[in-house]
Amino acid sequence: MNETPKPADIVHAEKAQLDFSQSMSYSDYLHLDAILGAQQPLSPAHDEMLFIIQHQTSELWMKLMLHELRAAIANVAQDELGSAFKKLARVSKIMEQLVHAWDVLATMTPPEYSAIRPYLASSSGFQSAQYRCIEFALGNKNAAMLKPHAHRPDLLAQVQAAFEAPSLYDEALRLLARRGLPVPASHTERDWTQGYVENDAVESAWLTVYRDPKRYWDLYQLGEELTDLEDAFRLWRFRHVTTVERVIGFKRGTGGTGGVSYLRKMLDVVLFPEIWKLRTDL
Ligand code: HEM
Ligand SMILES: N[C@@H](CC(=O)c1ccccc1NC=O)C(=O)O
Repeated sequence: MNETPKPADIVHAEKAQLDFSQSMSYSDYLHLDAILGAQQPLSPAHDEMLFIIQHQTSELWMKLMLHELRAAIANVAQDELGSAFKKLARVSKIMEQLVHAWDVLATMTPPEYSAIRPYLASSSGFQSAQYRCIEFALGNKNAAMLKPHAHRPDLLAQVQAAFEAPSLYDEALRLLARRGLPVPASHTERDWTQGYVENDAVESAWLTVYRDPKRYWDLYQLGEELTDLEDAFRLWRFRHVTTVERVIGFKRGTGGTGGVSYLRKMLDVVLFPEIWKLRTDL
């Protein structure tokens, strides 16, 4: 009669390696001691672990997003669109992952958060250097946002580099120009630290692409990848403001802003304006 093997027998039969005293293990490779040792609640509140892990995992996903985004920008600058598309699709999926992550945080009620909030003092997501690099890489430039990093020269240098570099959209427009589409010089050579200014000629260039997708297939695909990305980013901003309203209402933020009123203003940011406008004019 066949007896179901015990779990211990399966492990032995499979000859799984069980001794890691002389070789690299899972935890060694992933530096889990550093990662799993980095949750250090300041309050006695049960829910602070959720709050910390929610933010730490978000920062890890943002790290990957930036890694992909920087490489995608370089790909677009070098006319390597196939490689750029692969990375941009991944960035959009990460953003969607972060959109769904709000569901976990939204299980925290106002009294649960009130028990943690005094311990946060003046810290706020507003001071996230990686988040600011992402906003800058996507073209939402604002010099004032460098200031919270002045006390950390290492972080400031990273945020400053993203501030001074052309954004993903800037590189997309330079690509359109290289393909012979009439993008004005004001949009292909400019002071990249300045916020993006919407332009009719740029919209016309995108309209040319969208009116003849077969001829401009890769530029058309780029336009749609940019749309996916901004769409996902808008959802993230929306879930943030809604989660904040359900947890702290209209209290001022620990970062010093009006809170929900500030986050609502950020909902009006349009990263790739002509890509949206062309849909009306097509
Ligand atoms: C209960 C949870 C949360 C509350 C109450 C909250 C509240 C706020 C508030 C009020 C602001 C405005 C700045 C300020 O004055 O503090 C802000 C900004 C910000 N928060 Fe949150 N937040 C929460 C969760 C998160 C999470 C999970 C993330 C993910 C990393 C995050 C990332 C950010 C970022 C990046 C900003 C700056 C946004 C910008 O400048 O456009 N927040 N948050
Ligand atoms: N700005 C939040 C505090 C906050 O959410 C926060 C504080 C420390 C680390 C991350 C945070 N998350 C996002 O802003 C508040 O006003 O309650």
